Amino acid sequence: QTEIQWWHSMTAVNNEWVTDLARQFNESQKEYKVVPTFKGAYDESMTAAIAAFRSGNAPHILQVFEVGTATMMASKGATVPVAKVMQDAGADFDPKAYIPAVAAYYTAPNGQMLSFPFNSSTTIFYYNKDAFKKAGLNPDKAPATWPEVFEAAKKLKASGHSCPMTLAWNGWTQLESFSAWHNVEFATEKNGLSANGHKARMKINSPLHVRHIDNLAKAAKAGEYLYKGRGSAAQASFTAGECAMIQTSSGFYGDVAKNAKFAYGLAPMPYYPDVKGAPQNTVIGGASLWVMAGKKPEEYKGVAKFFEFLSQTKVQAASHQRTGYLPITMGAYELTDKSGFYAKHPGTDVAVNQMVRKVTDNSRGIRLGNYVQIRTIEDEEMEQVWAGKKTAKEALDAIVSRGNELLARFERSYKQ
Ligand SMILES: O=P(O)(O)OC[C@H](O)CO
Repeated sequence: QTEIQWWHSMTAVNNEWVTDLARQFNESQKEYKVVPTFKGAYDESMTAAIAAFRSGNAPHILQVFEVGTATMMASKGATVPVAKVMQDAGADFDPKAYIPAVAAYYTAPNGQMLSFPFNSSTTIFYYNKDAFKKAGLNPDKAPATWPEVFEAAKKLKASGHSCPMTLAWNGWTQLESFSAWHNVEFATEKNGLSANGHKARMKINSPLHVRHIDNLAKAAKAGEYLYKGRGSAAQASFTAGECAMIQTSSGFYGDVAKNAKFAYGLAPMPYYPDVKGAPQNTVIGGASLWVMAGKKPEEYKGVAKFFEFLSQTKVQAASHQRTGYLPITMGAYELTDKSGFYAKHPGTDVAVNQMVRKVTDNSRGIRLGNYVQIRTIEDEEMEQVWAGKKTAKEALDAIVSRGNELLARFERSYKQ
């Protein structure tokens, strides 16, 4: 039996999900065995894999968050394009089956799909209906705009709720998705997606960005927004019932469905109603699967077989329903719809509806070099704002100048 190592970053219910996928594949045939291993959070597993690649111990498959995509694309020689892996193995694989926003994100300017779309997500809004009821808010109507969110937070606070609102993945939900949703530029060169994407520079200190981060700073000061840490850290405070509203990944749904001991609602991201063109669409997050270089032909065949298994519409539909990650193909969406899943679980189609809209250059997606490090800068600077040590404008200006230094470094080292 040929072993295929798969490094990933899935925890809790999503960890059970990837373990099940590997088990189902292993039981479906005898030649290959996929071995999933949790290697820490997304940024940690990526760093671990780069180090392992240098010492010749990389896994065959690496799950990389969207943030690392431009860096992986530029690491020619460290990875094998998924299109090539599938073609060499004569595998049944149609990149066109994928939702365009998903496929385009993982495709090189020359049209070759570089990584395998796996757990694509987008940002959505979750709220605790029981807490809303207690605060005299309509539990069946989520706040649709930012002014309504701040108003709801005030009422929750007045009703004695200790944490009206929290936010996970601050850079992703409040800067990246926020920009696309309001159809404002996040970075030049079509947010890094143009053929000259390596020349992109950040633009997130616009008046709208400043106004929004300033509003959040005021809510933080009033105890209406509580910062709960980087990445997905804030999510646990929602499922525990501590925080009544959260903005985070659609891939948090499986956790909420299993662990929330209260009535909850899923709703679209809020927007500023005075911004022309809002709401636009949200961008993809989550991760894709990269195939690492330097492995044996037989092993690549196994990788292709596993990806063929994952490409089945029924497998994709089941994954989407279980986790809340997007149905990455139209087929998986249609199968889910036909099964009555969306009707039975209201709100589970919010993520899809936010994504399948006509995109603009501001909303197609965000793909920047050295972005793993830039996300950390965003966290550092916004933490200064939540702590009252910097104004929104100072922090956003600092993100732009510090981020642009890293983007300039990426541009200098970039090889076509
Ligand atoms: O929680 P995930 O897997 O949807 O990932 C969230 C963000 O996209 C990570 O950058």
